[in-house]
Amino acid sequence: MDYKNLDETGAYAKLLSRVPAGKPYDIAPLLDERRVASCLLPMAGGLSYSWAAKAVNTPELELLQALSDEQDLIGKYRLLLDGEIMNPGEGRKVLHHLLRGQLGKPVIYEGKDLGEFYARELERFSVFADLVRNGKILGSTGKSFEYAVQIGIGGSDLGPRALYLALENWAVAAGRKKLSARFISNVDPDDGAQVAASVDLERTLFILVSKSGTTQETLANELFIKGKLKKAGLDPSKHMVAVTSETSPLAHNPDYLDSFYIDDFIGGRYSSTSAVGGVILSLALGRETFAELLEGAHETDKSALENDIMKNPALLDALIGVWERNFLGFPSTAVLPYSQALSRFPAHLQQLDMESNGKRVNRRGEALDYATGPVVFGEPGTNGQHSFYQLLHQGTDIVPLQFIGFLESQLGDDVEVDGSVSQTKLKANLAAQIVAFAKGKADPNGNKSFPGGRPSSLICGKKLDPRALGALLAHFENKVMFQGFVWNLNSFDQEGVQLGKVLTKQVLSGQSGDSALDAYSKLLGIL
Ligand SMILES: O=P(O)(O)OC[C@H]1O[C@](O)(CO)[C@@H](O)[C@@H]1O
Repeated sequence: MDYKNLDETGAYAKLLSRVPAGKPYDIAPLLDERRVASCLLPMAGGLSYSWAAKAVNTPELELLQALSDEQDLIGKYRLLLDGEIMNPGEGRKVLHHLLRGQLGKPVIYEGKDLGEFYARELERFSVFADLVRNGKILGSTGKSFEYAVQIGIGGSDLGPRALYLALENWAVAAGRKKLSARFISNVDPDDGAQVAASVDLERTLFILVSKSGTTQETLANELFIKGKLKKAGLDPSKHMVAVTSETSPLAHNPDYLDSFYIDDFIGGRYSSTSAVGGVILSLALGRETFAELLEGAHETDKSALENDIMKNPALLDALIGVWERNFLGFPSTAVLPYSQALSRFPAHLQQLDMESNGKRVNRRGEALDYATGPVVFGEPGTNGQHSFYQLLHQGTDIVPLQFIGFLESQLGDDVEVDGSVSQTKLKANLAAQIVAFAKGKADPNGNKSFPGGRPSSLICGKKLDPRALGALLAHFENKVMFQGFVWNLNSFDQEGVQLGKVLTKQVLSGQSGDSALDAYSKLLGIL
């Protein structure tokens, strides 16, 4: 396989020549009824992807297709599916797609079929979840479990938390919610203390999640919670399961009620569809809920194999993102779900994108001369409208926007005020924002004028259900993967998190050897 930097491709110079000189790409004249109807791609899970309000047109799209072909993005995706080493920094395969179904060759590692291994673990934790939900597995005082609390951080927290919140109401409406989930992530002791105080420990099952089994925050929180369980007269080994990799120090420990496994080929931020997300979702919302989520993700993974960018929403989204980042020069992007259930989804995408593509060297470690992953942030609408949208509408930076919306609410519990129900108001706000951002509004008073030309995409569906959520999750995973391929990055390691960890250890050992570190330690009352 040929791995080229973006600026070594033939399409790169041609795309540069498409950038309007000295003025923004004006999208206002583009956006009409015909364009909204035609710039729409069906996605898996009953979703669709609208790119009508993007600053891109046929000539750029043809060049983006050429870029995709030249970088062989689909070929690289196929290699990944077939179990090639796609994380060269750590010499690892990248197998999160295999968690939701087989699309490539069987992946055999050290004599083990990894597809079978993941399926076996899925079945094991699904059965476990059934037994807990049916009251067949009880706590140490013989009471059934009502709470599931995940202890983990980063990928062992953000994705699972975002998915749980996204489906909690849906599962209530579907009669599938049995346990309430909580999450402890921060090493800030107030996090663990607050969560512990909000549950009935006798009826709580803790899920300790750490792929590496060495993460400082998670291990500290484990001991914190075990101390609380013991103090309450409970046996921690009957109140805690582990999710980790088989090679981690946490593996095969009889002190846990049970243990479920992933391996080094499932990256933390890509682990939501493994036991990392599956155990808590299956416990709280039922195994069928998690199975439907996996189906939505698998369907998306399949659609991402299509070469034609006009038939592959994740690929198109990725390439438009590259056009915006490298050619139009936009440094950030906002994820704006018009769905309160997706309140933590932007935080998950932040890790997914920024930990994957926040890199300044290529996969061979050579410095790059072009921009890579954007800064990602976001909040649900309409809340964000009353917060940072001011800058988005009238600030000096153009921030491409990724809207998400649904026709129906999850609970269907609504109120009519001034002639419309709240769900309709929510959607009206969404439609209004897309057009306001794209077209703006001229006004002789500069303070009141809106420049427009602020591009956005929209992913929409009927209702946020497990299948739609799985499709949404996998869409962004695949988008980030394709962008990493375009930029010639290794999207699957995260060396940038290491230095801080090393210095923290030095501070805690009292041997920093650095006067600035000592000074800050004194300021913070450590020394
Ligand atoms: O699951 P673990 O091994 O505890 O890691 C948690 C998180 O820490 C990181 O390694 C970053 O520090 C993330 O990539 C990962 O998701």
